[in-house]
Amino acid sequence: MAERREEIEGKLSDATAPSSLANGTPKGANTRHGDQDTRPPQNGLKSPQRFSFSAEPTMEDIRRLQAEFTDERDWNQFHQPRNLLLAMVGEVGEVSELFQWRGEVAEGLPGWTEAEREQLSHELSDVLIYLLELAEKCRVDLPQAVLKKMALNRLKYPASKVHGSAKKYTEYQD
Ligand SMILES: Nc1ccn([C@H]2C[C@H](O)[C@@H](COP(=O)(O)OP(=O)(O)OP(=O)(O)O)O2)c(=O)n1
Repeated sequence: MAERREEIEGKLSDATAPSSLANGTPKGANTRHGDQDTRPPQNGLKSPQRFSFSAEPTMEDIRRLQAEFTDERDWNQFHQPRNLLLAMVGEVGEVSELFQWRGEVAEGLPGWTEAEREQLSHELSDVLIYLLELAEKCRVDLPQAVLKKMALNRLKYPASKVHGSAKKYTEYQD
């Protein structure tokens, strides 16, 4: 598995920019929060209405706001990488609690109350806040790192090869 990973990472430098980014701007970034995306689904399925995020705040905006929040409270003494990791995992647990015992939940969360949706938005935000601060404290430039990792993912899982299959890349024979 390690050899396969090295082979893929070797090809990474050849990876082209993702098709959804032009001049570094995500497709649909100028749409308003909650706008429907009228692009045809890329997975061939009848897709439920697509959803897009607001363009702001950026990851860097959130990193900076959280750094200010932490500085103002003299909390950097507590916000070392391991503590941030544990805090993030705790918040992931809080997200999980909202889903537990419900069985499968469909996209768009039909049947969820407004209060439950609001709670979910809080818990997901907590996860993101701690994730971004963890990345900062570990000196990972997350916006760039995520682009690189997605390029790697495209190499590992060429659409032509894996379309419609959820097998792990190590299970494919070339
Ligand atoms: N030492 C801390 C405590 C809190 N926060 C910030 C980041 C999170 O976004 C949020 C977490 O706050 P809580 O620990 O109070 O957790 P919840 O908001 O999830 O509250 P509860 O556990 O009651 O659901 O506050 C932080 O940065 N550092």
